Amino acid sequence: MSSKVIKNGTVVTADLTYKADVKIEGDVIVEIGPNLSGDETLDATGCYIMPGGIDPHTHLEMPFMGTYSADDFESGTRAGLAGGTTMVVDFCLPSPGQSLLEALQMWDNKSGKASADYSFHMAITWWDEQVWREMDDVVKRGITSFKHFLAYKGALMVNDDELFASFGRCAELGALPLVHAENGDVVAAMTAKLLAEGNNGPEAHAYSRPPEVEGEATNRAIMIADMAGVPLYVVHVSSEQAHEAIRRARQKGMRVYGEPLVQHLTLDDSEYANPDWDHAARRVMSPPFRNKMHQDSLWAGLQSGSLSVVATDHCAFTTEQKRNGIGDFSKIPNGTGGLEDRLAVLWSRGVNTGRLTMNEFVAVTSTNIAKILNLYPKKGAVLVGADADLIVWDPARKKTVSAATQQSAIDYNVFEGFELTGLPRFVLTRGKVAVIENEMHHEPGHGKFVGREAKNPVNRALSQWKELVAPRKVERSGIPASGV
Ligand SMILES: NC(=O)NCCC(=O)O
Ligand SMILES: [Zn+2]
Ligand SMILES: [Zn+2]
Repeated sequence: MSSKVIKNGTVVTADLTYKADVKIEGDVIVEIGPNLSGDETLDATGCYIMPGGIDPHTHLEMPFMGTYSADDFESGTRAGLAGGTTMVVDFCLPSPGQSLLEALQMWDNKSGKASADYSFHMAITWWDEQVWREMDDVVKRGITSFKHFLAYKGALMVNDDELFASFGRCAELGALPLVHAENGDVVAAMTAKLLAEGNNGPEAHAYSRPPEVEGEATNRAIMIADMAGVPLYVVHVSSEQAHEAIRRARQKGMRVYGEPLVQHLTLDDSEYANPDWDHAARRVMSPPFRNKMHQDSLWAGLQSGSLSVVATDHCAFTTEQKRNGIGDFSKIPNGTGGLEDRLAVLWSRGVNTGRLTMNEFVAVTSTNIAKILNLYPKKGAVLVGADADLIVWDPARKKTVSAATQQSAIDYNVFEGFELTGLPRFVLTRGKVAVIENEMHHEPGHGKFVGREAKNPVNRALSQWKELVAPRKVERSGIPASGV
């Protein structure tokens, strides 16, 4: 088997920084140490060798709000690789009433053209005994996380009784529930009021979803997860209110993971005041962008560990698709891109500013995600035996973000004009060099589905504790006769 050696670089992992060469044979890392040699050499002089990015939250070719997100598994994974993301975890989204297994078949069909590895979360968009039963089959197929929407009333939203039942089922199966935490009832009422008052522009999308809507739903989901005895992963945490609920829960020992997006960390709500309708509509997503106070809170969460990972929620729509909402902001397809730029934007705004260390950067873009989703150390690690999903990161390489040069299929970029320092020199997906600076050498179909085991250590510990403190009937003798 031919080998490759990445030479002269510095290995940066979630906990260590050290000089070493990394040798790869086939799909995996076979040796790490000084003076290694192999059939092919990749020069990493001046660079950091890091685990490839994992984006735990993407929506590729997803049917949503009357259309399909524009990046599919081909363009989406290509965009990811260009920026150093070597794995995505996408959402399989059954339409309400649809069998989970049937939806999974549809997602399997779409993902064949992926150039990088991928896994799936399953969304619970409706509830009955069939869903309860099929969740077990889904787990047996290696999909061990289930997403619940508390928003999108009348479409994807589930109620509290359904949430509690599904969380309980996750606990039984050793699976991880995820939650989109916004109070869908309140959003629907505020949306109707804003529209009735003539507030129909994209800026009203943000008014319809204030931080309180997110704080309430986050707290509710956390409490319900605690009662069900499962850990909880809160997607796209955008506000101090949601972060506060997560922080408080974690201080009490609850296993709650918060996922801010790179967009919420670096773009704020002034975008919605732009006089250009297209500019504002392109940035409509849920939750919406917030002000600087919320951004500071999210950065602080990553620094202190109360927030665990950084994702993109990549759900890209073209300008044409966004224009479905002219005259009614509630019809603008919700979602933004970010997959291609997540690492470089987070590095430039996080590591280059001193907000994050390099090791924290690796933790929140890769290793923590792999651990929470039970992919570690196959993914998220620079270790012998791990998949050779690697980035050779050049901290001196620069670019200005521009839609004109991006891989993503859409016609704009929400980070347009960002000056970035720190970009990949090489990106490897299971040992294959897919990117050399601006050149793409990816191969559609190279990406493989990565199944995940249920019952990770946190699930096991929680079930053990729940069993220990389960309600038990007190057996009594000599009970007085009733009515005496
Ligand atoms: N976030 C968003 O606006 N669109 C994607 C779907 C979702 O995650 O809610
Ligand atoms: Zn969501
Ligand atoms: Zn999403």
